[in-house]
Amino acid sequence: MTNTHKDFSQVGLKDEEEDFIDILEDRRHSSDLSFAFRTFSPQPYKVAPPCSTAELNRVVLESQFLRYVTKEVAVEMDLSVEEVQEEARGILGEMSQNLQLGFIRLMAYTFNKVFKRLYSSIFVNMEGLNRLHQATQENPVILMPNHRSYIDFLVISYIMFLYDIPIPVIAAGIPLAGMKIVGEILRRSGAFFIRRAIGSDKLYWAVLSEYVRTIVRKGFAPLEFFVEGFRSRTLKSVSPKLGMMHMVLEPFFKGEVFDITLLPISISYDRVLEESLLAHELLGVPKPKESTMGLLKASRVLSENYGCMHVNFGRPLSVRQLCEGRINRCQYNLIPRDLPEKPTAEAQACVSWLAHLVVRNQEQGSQISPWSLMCGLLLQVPTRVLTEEGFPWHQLTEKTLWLRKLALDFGGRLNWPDGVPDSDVMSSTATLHRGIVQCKAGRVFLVQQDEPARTHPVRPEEGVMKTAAAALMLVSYRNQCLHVFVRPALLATAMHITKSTQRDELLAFFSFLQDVFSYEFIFIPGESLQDFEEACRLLKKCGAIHANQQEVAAAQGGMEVLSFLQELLKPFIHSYQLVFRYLCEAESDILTEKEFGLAVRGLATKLLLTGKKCFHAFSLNS
Ligand SMILES: CCCCCCCCCCCCCCCC(=O)SCCNC(=O)CCNC(=O)[C@H](O)C(C)(C)COP(=O)(O)OP(=O)(O)OC[C@H]1O[C@@H](n2cnc3c(N)ncnc32)[C@H](O)[C@@H]1OP(=O)(O)O
Ligand SMILES: O=C(CO)COP(=O)(O)O
Repeated sequence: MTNTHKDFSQVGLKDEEEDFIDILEDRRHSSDLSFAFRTFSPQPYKVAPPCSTAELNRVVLESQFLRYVTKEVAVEMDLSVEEVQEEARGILGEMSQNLQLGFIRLMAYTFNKVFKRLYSSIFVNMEGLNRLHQATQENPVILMPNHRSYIDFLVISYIMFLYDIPIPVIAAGIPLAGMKIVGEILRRSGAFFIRRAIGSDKLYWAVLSEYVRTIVRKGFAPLEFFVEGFRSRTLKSVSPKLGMMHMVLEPFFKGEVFDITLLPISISYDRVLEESLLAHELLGVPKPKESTMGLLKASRVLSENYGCMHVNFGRPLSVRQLCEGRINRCQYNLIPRDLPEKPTAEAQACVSWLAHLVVRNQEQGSQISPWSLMCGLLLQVPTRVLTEEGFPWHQLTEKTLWLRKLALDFGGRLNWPDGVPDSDVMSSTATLHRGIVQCKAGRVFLVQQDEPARTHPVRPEEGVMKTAAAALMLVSYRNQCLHVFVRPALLATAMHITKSTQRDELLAFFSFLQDVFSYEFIFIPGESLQDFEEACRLLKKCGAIHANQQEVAAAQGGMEVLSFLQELLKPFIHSYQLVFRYLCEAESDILTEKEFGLAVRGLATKLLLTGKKCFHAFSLNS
């Protein structure tokens, strides 16, 4: 764990393709019970002994930091110190995990059965696991997966159990704690529960941050959290949340631990379990409340096939190496470590940079399915053709193979099975997604979706909404491959709009587009020039442009690539224009984020009903 870190931070993340193995293969030939009762003997973290739940909670409550904040809150709220301490104890009781191996075994038994039913394969990169194995013994490890499905945290703990790696404790949204029986099972399987919007609750922030820091300092188990903060409804990466990231890094900033290892994990699904629910949420159907009853009702998903899943454990990132030259840790020596303090601008920038770097690593480690490429192409076909006439299958095949080559040229990791004829890959992909597209007489049609659970009488606009749901699923699956194309697409758009061939002018416009779309796509702060250079390199590599130190120009024969890329970005530009138009015309100058989201969705629905196909506007991150 030395040189690899340095290289990784500098070159921005690329590593060699690694081999994946299907971990379900052996599980299918052995009993669920023997799996659940297998010997579990992870190598412990070499610096510190294991730590019980009671001990962890005691250390948090007795910390100098919490004592100090408790006194402050008591004065501010005109309460006694004992009363505030009691409240802090209550918060910790609501929050704390109670990991027990017996419950992990119970979950192992259950999910061994569930996974074998849902998935044909779960592919894992063993080299990544070996690196993680090593890392857990050396430094506190933070597992940072992307978040697309409830399956994410289940599969990671399952893999840890299977390969004798310490089971992580996981930050979970508080609604999961409220599920009868299940909430407690999750707590005993390692979940610690955090409130969603903490706002200005000083005592809550203090308990949570001390709890997280103590887990990191003690390092007895990996800490897992979803830096995106929720399941991405659009299947596109979400801008990282910084609260927990900051808490996790603080012990390093303050010199309380020598180093911390961040481990990006990319989980890619052929078919996402919640695909239809997520599309309907984008259209404004409220998310069903997390409940045990809801979970039991959802068990019908077990009868369907969700294809394969890839879990790619990325390269461990050494915070110590990455922060070199970015943060002056001496400043932390000037104030007592146990006193609360506002993070400096330098620390905030460093936290944000690291969080973006991790999400970018997650993107680069994700596997792109043939379906994602097909969706990218189908979305460039007018919706009317897809719903009424159908799009010729042979043309879709031809174009998908063309796009596969482009994605590979751009460095994407493709999950395209070897040794299977391309036509078979395409048709089995379409079969897996027959809830979204159907092939009839050599043409592909968009299927019209039913709402997952109808709770109201049939509305006149339902037909339009059904098509929109299917189209939104195409959009979401297309989004899974966007990170591969987005930089070249920004450059293609800059070339098209500015009509310039001057490198400086193109760079300026490229940077402007990056600013506009900074919540839509993941760009590492301060790396605009590197992104531009990368876009030039990739477009040059595939023969779409000529570029030298002064000029960038379209190459003869480059138009097919350039116009595909422009078309890819167009729906985002149109959707943003729609939003800007709304803002210009809005009666109120001040809108909350929620009001704004509702208003834009309302406007997009109105446009949909008048026949304008603006379903992309439902699928914005921001
Ligand atoms: C074998 C098989 C086994 C199977 C075994 C199964 C295992 C089964 C386990 C289940 C496990 C489930 C797992 C579910 C998965 C999720 O539930 S994902 C959702 C939960 N996780 C997360 O959200 C993590 C990421 N989120 C964050 O980091 C967020 O920042 C937080 C910490 C939640 C806070 O969110 P927030 O309140 O929205 O706050 P945020 O926007 O970050 O900041 C708000 C303000 O507070 C300020 N602030 C930040 N930090 C502080 C601070 N320390 N003090 C004071 N103010 C602060 C900020 O500066 C900001 O100020 P402004 O800039 O607005 O002025
Ligand atoms: O993240 C969650 C648990 O996985 C729950 O929150 P969301 O439903 O907003 O994703």
